[in-house]
Amino acid sequence: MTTTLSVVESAKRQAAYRAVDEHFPPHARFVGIGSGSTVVFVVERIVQLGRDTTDSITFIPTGYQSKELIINGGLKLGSIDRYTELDIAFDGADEVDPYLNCIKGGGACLFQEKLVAICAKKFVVVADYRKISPSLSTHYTPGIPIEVVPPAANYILSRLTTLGAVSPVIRMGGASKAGPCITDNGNFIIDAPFPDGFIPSPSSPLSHPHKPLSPVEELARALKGIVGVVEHGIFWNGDRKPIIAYFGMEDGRVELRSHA
Ligand SMILES: O=C(CO)[C@H](O)[C@H](O)COP(=O)(O)O
Repeated sequence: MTTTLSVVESAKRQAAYRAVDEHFPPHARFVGIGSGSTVVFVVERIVQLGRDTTDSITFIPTGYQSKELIINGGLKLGSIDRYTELDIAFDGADEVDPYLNCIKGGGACLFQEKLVAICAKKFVVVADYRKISPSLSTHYTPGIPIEVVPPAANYILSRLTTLGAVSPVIRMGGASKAGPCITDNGNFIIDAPFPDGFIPSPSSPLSHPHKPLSPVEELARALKGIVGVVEHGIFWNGDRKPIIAYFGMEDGRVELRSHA
């Protein structure tokens, strides 16, 4: 049976296939698999590599969805609490700025996604053209996802407002869940819009004491400093941003952005 993919789905697939084709390590032992709809095509491509390639590899998920993808693809499942040195991790993104700072967490998996990304030697992002952004937090309108310990949620909402967030909210679980969305770690997600965005500039080398912080860096550090914040969805130089991002475009091309 043939299926016709929409332009967006086809863009996701193009990006994912090319990223796997160009970055899947020939002798990989541990590979991180992110979350979301684009990563589905990453796993599809990895499965196509064949069992001769994949049987010797352990795949590390970033949450329930990617665990199911790995199992359903017939791949060997591992866990980040057991294996912390990965050859590579592939993941999607909600927004990517020109310096490859990303917003992630639209699927509420940001904590485990960040953990897997920082444990990987290489972190590769796959996305469609809608994720390309001149300034973080301007394209992905729900705002920056932040995983929080539930009893601290109201305190954190008020702290976010003082940091400039406009009407941050606790994410709800949707039609089939009364009340908040609960993460794979038993926490809440707060979505914090900063609609003016963050003028991109290269993050300062972390060892450089005199260079002023970039706006992205400043916010990332401030969020991390709030009691009750488990992790935020800004992936930047201070924890992990991708070495390269693959964007499937509307016209079928794939655009690459990598670190300068
Ligand atoms: O961060 C994520 C989940 O927490 C996803 O990677 C992000 O939301 C992108 O998803 P998609 O590939 O469906 O656009």
